[in-house]
Amino acid sequence: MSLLDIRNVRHAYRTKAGPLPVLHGLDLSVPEGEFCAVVGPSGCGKSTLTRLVAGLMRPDEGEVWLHGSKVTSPRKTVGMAFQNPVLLEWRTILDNVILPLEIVAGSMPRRERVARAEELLAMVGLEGFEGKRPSELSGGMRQRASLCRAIVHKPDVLIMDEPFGALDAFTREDLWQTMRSLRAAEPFTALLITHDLRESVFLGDQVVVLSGRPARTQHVMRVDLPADRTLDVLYTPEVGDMLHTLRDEIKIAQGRVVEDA
Ligand SMILES: Nc1ncnc2c1ncn2[C@@H]1O[C@H](COP(=O)(O)OP(=O)(O)OP(=O)(O)O)[C@@H](O)[C@H]1O
Repeated sequence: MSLLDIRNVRHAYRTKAGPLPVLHGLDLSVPEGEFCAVVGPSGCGKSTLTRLVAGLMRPDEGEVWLHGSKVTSPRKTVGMAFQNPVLLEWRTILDNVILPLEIVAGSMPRRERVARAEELLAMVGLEGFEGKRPSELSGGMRQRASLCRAIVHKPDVLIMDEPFGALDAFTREDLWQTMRSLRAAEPFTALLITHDLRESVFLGDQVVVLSGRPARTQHVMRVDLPADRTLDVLYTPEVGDMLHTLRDEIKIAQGRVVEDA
């Protein structure tokens, strides 16, 4: 069994206008230590998928398994990062990163929590900024701090919903590289929701394409590129072909291409 297993999940939201089917036959499997990127058309149900994995909602049908147990309620052992880093302004950067440890590792001495947070902040290039307030940092730096906070307690899985979506292109590419070096230093299992196909290939071990709503797993692509890849890999013919395939899959997902009968 993989670390994260989603089996034939179906879900519909109850709305005033009647049920709105959002997921219909979603399957996804992420082995321990792997990075899974999920792409799909706007509004297809990607954020709903993150809520299911975090245990914030239960599917109508199907199962979500995390680390050998069925997810039926909110999990503390999940790390989350969103487009908006939501750091607490009244806490320093260091104390923001420490926050999950206060919740899940209450008995850990403060000096150990500080050491752990400092180690992560140094890994993402934020050494010297530990005592700053969130508003004193740039958007990219805030997102780096938010990634540290999401993994400080060594969660079973790191769930990210468009974490780089609000950043400019250069900062975004910097963060992709930070993400890869963070993973090399401290392996974790991750589920990334993104609209950016290059990002999905650069960061992913697999890219899952969801169909239009109600979303099902339409295509799974393995990304067999070197673990120590640099941004240059995005300009190779191999990655060009992968991006081509993904673009075609997204077109199908958007329903723009009618497949031959
Ligand atoms: N709590 C809710 N109640 C009713 N409908 C909802 C609820 N949450 C989401 N939806 C609807 O379900 C559909 C899927 O939403 P979701 O946010 O999962 O999609 P998404 O793929 O993440 O979207 P985007 O790509 O735009 O971020 C959308 O049509 C949305 O309006």
